[in-house]
Amino acid sequence: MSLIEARGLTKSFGGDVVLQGVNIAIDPSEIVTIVGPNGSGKSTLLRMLAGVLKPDGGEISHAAGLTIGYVPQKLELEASLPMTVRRFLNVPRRVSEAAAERALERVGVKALKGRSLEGLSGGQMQRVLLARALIVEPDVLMLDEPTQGLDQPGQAEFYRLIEDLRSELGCAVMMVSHELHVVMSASDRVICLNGHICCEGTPEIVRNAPEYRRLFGSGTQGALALYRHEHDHVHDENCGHNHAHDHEDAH
Ligand SMILES: Nc1ncnc2c1ncn2[C@@H]1O[C@H](COP(=O)(O)OP(=O)(O)OP(=O)(O)O)[C@@H](O)[C@H]1O
Repeated sequence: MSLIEARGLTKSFGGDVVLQGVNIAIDPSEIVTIVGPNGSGKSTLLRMLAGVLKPDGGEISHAAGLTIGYVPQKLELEASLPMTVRRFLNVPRRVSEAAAERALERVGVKALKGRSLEGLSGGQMQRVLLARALIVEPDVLMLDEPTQGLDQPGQAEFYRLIEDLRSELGCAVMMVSHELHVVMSASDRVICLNGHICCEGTPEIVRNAPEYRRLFGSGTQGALALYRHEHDHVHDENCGHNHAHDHEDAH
């Protein structure tokens, strides 16, 4: 059974239709990535599936007792409110010391516990946001452009962490991203959105879909070549998914 199932979702803002007729389901333990041009409704869809925004039409059902960890696109913090990482983990709900430490440790930033949020680098901040989303032990982790502003090695490292967390916790992951080459290689399924679902399937299927190529083909030649190269080889049976998919190779 799917963890989240949505049918016929529609959403408009001020008379402009942003999403129409969207059917989507998320199954346990899968990594699903939503790609699409700016303004194509990706964040809106994610927020509706996470339950923080109401659709105008259609239905969304969550599996009984479903927990969702949501990492927003960016954090709106009051500049006048300095806060340590530890205190931030108490928002919106107070968490035990043990739970806070476990979450920070899982994403490799336990040492930042006493640091002020303001002084964190982009990559550190993303990990703290991720740690906060993990506190609920989510069945589904939802991430909205989680690597915005990170350099390429930083992005690749972050997506590897996401894959490790999926293996370790068994949670499904749904994310929105613009880093096509990195994110597609880390995904089980890709959904290409542009007000409606243009195409979806394995990264390989989406990469070859004319709808996808129309939207991204010309702008991402390098990225697509990089991605295609990475999946030209047959994976060794004994090879886990811990290896990087993001390096360029001279073959
Ligand atoms: N709360 C809102 N009020 C008014 N318009 C909104 C609101 N949220 C989203 N929109 C509009 O809906 C459209 C889709 O926005 P959304 O953020 O979902 O797109 P996106 O695909 O995530 O874009 P991007 O890649 O730029 O982040 C945009 O035109 C945006 O201006």
